[in-house]
Formats: sequence, structure tokens, C-alpha cells
Amino acid sequence: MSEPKFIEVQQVEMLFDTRKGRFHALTDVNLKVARGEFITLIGHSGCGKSTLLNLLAGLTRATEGVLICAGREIAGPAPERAVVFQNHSLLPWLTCFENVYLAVERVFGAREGKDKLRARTADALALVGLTHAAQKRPSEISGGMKQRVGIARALSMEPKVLLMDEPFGALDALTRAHLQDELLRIVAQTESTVVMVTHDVDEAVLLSDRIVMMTNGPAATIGEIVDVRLARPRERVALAHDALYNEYRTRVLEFLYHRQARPAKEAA
Ligand SMILES: Nc1ncnc2c1ncn2[C@@H]1O[C@H](COP(=O)(O)OP(=O)(O)OP(=O)(O)O)[C@@H](O)[C@H]1O
Repeated sequence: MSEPKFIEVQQVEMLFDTRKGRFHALTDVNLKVARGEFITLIGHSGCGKSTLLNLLAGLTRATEGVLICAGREIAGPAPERAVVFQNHSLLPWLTCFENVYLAVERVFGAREGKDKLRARTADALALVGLTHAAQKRPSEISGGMKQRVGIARALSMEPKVLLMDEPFGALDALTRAHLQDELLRIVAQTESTVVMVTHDVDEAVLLSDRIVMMTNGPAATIGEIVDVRLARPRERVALAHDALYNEYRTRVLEFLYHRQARPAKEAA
């Protein structure tokens, strides 16, 4: 028998009750993720990427099948599975420091003193390069900085898994590239296990160990998985000229735009 993986998704089916009846979002989803792996989920809009991420986060329960993290069935949200959403959900009346501190206190407050909690908060902000903005409120910082606070807050909980739902989707291309580079650095440093939803093929190839490509819904499933065997650390400019990088990129594009092409009216 093969060794259990850090995350296991086994025969997951997801149906939603809607006004028009039951909607079959996901079918027969099976996935194993090793500790320290960086996985991206890619597929056309509406194929069920967020649904799968929400199941891993424990925000919703699968209609059928099992999801396991670190040997335990996922039964609800927990700090061991921290989530970063596209729209950073920072509390506007708190400073960046206080926003992160809140999460730190929730996870470690029962066993650690205030000095230790403050040190954890400061470390998390330093990790994302935001020490200088610690006392600013969300309204005083850019979108990219807010997203970095969201990442700091998630990492400050020392999660076993970082779940990211299009974390850079709302950012301009340059800020996005900058944050991808930072994420590469942070993940190398923290050895985090990451599952990230993206629409961006280059982002997927740059960041991933494996790219999980999903078929179109309804009843979407995993169509193919690309093993990205590019050495780390990865550098985006050098990779642009790398034949292997371009081969992976083409494979994902072919999957999305040939094998899973969507009719024009649906894609609009
Ligand atoms: N709570 C819900 N009730 C009913 N249908 C839902 C619910 N959540 C998601 N769906 C449906 O399930 C399908 C998958 O949605 P999901 O948000 O997971 O897709 P996605 O791949 O993340 O899309 P996008 O890339 O546009 O964010 C869609 O058809 C969506 O309408």
C-alpha cells in the first residue's frame, strides 16, 4: 500500500442545492499532496477551483468522499489550514500590526505571553517586508501591501497548509509579479505546503511543483496534472528563455484552450 500523503482528497463529489435543483459541481476528485509541495489549481471560470479550495479549508463539506490533512479528516475550518482570499479581508479599523496580532492571539494566545505574541506578529510582517507599514491602517496602504498583510496573517498562524484563492487576481501585472517572487522566497523559507487557485498560466508554471488542471463543469474533475520539474530558486526573466518552462506553459495552454475550450458565448 502506498504511504498516506499529507493532504488526500478521495473520491469527492460536490453537489449544491439551487433553486433550479441540484447542481453537480465536482465529481470523482482525487488528489494527493506531499508536505512542502506547491500545487496550483487551474481551469476555466466556474469549473470548481474555489469549491475544491473551500472543501480543503473546511468551509464547506463534500457531498461524498473524504478530505484528509495531516492524518485527520477535514471537518471544519482550522488555523492549521490558513486561507488567503483575493480580496484581503482586513479589518479596516485596525492597523496592519493589529490585524496580524488578532490571528496570532487566536491561535497562540492561550499558551503564550503578550511579548511572544508581539514578536510573532513582527516576524510575520518582516517576512512579507512590511515592518515599515506595521502601524498603518488598510486604507493607508496599496492593494499589493494589503495582500501581503493577508499573507503575513495567514503565515503567522504557522499553518500546516496555506490555501490561496487567486491571491493576486486583483493586482496590476507588476505588483503581481513582485508578490509572486516574494511568495517564492517566503515559501522556500517556511517550507510551506501550498494549494493555490489561479487563472494565470505563467503564475502556475513559475510557482508550482505540480499544476492540477480541471475540466469544465458541470461535474468538473481533475483532467491532467503537470509535474513542473524546474529547479528552484526560480527566476522569472531567466525562465522566459527556458525551453522546459515554455514546454510546460504550452501544455497548460493546450489543455485550457484546445482540450477544454469553451464556446465563445460561454467564455464571454
Ligand atoms: N454555494 C453554491 N451554490 C450553488 N452553486 C454553486 C455554489 N458555489 C459554487 N457553485 C457553482 O459551482 C461551480 C463551481 O464554482 P467555483 O466558484 O468553484 O468555480 P471557480 O472555478 O472557482 O470559478 P472562478 O474561476 O470564476 O472563480 C459554478 O458553476 C458555481 O456556480
